[in-house]
Amino acid sequence: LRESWQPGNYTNSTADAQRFLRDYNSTAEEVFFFSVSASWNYDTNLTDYNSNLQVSAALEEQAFTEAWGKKAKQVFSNELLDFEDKRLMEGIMLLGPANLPQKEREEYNTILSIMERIYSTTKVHPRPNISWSLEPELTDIMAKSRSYKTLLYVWEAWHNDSGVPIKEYYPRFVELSNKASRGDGFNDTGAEWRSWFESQTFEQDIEKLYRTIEPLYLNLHAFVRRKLYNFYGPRYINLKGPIPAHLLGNMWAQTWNNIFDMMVPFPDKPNLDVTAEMVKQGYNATHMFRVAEEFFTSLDLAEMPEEFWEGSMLVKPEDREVVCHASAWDFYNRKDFRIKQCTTVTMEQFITAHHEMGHIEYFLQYKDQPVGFRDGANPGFHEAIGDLMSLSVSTPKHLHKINLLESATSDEETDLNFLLNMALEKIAFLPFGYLIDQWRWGVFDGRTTPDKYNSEWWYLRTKYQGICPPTKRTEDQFDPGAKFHIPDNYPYIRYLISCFPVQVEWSQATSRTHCYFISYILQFQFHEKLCEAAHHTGPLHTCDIYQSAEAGAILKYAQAGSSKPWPDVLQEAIGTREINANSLMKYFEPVTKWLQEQNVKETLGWPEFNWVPPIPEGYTGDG
Ligand SMILES: CC(=O)N[C@@H](CC(=O)O)C(=O)NC[C@H](CC1(C(=O)N[C@@H](Cc2ccc(O)cc2)C(=O)O)CCCC1)C(=O)O
Ligand SMILES: [Zn+2]
Repeated sequence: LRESWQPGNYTNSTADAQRFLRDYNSTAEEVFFFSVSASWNYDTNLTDYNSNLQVSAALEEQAFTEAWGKKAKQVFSNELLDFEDKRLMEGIMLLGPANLPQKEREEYNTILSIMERIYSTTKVHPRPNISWSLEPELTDIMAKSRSYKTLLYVWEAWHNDSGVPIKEYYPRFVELSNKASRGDGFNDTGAEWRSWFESQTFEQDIEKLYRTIEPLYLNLHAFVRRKLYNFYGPRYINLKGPIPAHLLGNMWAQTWNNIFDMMVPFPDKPNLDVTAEMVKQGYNATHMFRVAEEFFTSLDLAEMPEEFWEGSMLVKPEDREVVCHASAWDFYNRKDFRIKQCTTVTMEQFITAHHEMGHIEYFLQYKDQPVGFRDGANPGFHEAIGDLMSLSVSTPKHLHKINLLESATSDEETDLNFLLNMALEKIAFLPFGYLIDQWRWGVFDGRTTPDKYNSEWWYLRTKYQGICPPTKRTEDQFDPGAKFHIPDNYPYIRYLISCFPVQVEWSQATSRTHCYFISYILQFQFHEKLCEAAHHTGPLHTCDIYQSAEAGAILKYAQAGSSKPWPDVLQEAIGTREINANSLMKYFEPVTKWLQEQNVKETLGWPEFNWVPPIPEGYTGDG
């Protein structure tokens, strides 16, 4: 560790503890900036050279964490500190991978770098001189193709070519990750992730939330299955069985909005997918982000700093390999904030641009907090901001306001089209968000051993999502590895569990925690409150908070960062301490009823649990 980044000497006094925290904060800004910059350089140029620099920067950051964490544990007893300083000190005392001895630390960082690179550079070769990457080629085919065989080829090739090479690294990664977590007093890494959120009633809360929305999911699933049956026929769709995973418009069947055109309730109403209009109006990546920025500034939130436009990577470069998976970056120097996105001109990407910019807005709100508090009040909040905007941006009313939709007739049938489209995105996602870390928790706590990785994954995928693999999968493959967040060790818990940082044991998340599931619930609670502030009248799903500074004022809660328990922040922001699904159910109420009417004769669920589709005649698996 660089001399200038070493901790000095301190006594166990309140004054020295506060001096320690000030010194930590200014040093951490430099160390984190150095480490994030090395990650950025690697993610935007996947070379051996940049991988080595990224791994050594991660080692430097871990040496920093170790030196200051051990110093804190040696010198300070926390009763001297006020609530906020105690929270900061506890976060500093968590060493994470720095608990590992040097050799194993190097192995840990190297395995992560290799897994990320395998995933991000995997290409599929349908014919000798053609190579397709996940973004944009495979993503576009999964979204647009209606050929059973083409979809099967692309799905199988991606899952084999990206997942299988990662398989050999994952068991060792799990072993090292668990060892690091045990160093901080947790049984395993899954327990560490849950510890940030465990509240006395954590399991029940989540189960309750999920059971609340499950009937809506079952109705959506039955409706979609019937429509796919009408198109692909009884050979490939079993009306009492799970849906083949490659037919839902997304490589992981996690959101289904790309097959909306196969099931539009009222086809003669305006087409709500404005992709064609965006292309016609000459939209490009920068313009998409400028329009997104204008949405935030219309709420009296911050515009993007100049450094954002200078430093971001908004399109996929042609001359090098990059990590295309979209992400928003805080460089911890209170100046540099960037987005990396291989943007293409589609409505889905336009929504993602708002999602990523939502993270930047949050970074900007809390940039003057101590480093240890530069996080979402509850990590689900961080996700909710961006998705919250999409609830307004996606409305026909808003798309009309920004001249992407000819007419904004808000009649019942257009609204139902809109709500079904939103349900295909937001409701379809929930079981996926709910299962990813169930699988990972089983892996971390040893219940799911490497010889069962794939069968356990598909058991959960069928149990929660009601989907099945389109072709036989064995333990020779590793399908979880074909989903970004697994090789990237990106906790999905932001998509899954309520993030209840227990007041006393609150601790700085060593790696960004992600409660997308809860953000999906939370965003509807926020949306209802912001729409009230924006003096919206009428059904919730027609609300657009665009240009409402009063609505934007509620989002100022983000300034607190993670400096106080999220229930307090939630209370201040929207007047309740409880996360509940009522707003979500209210939002979708019209389409829930409509789906129930459509499904009168359908079987809800997939009682023929083990059904799988046949392989098409003449399918050889080589495109
Ligand atoms: C340095 C760093 O890592 N920064 C964090 C942000 C932070 O926490 O500081 C970050 O940028 N994370 C990337 C991640 C990207 C996306 C994602 O992975 N989404 C999930 C699930 C989902 C799907 C639909 C949806 O509407 C919301 C979520 C998936 O695609 O499976 C892909 C496009 C959308 C969000 C993100 O932005 O959450
Ligand atoms: Zn996000």
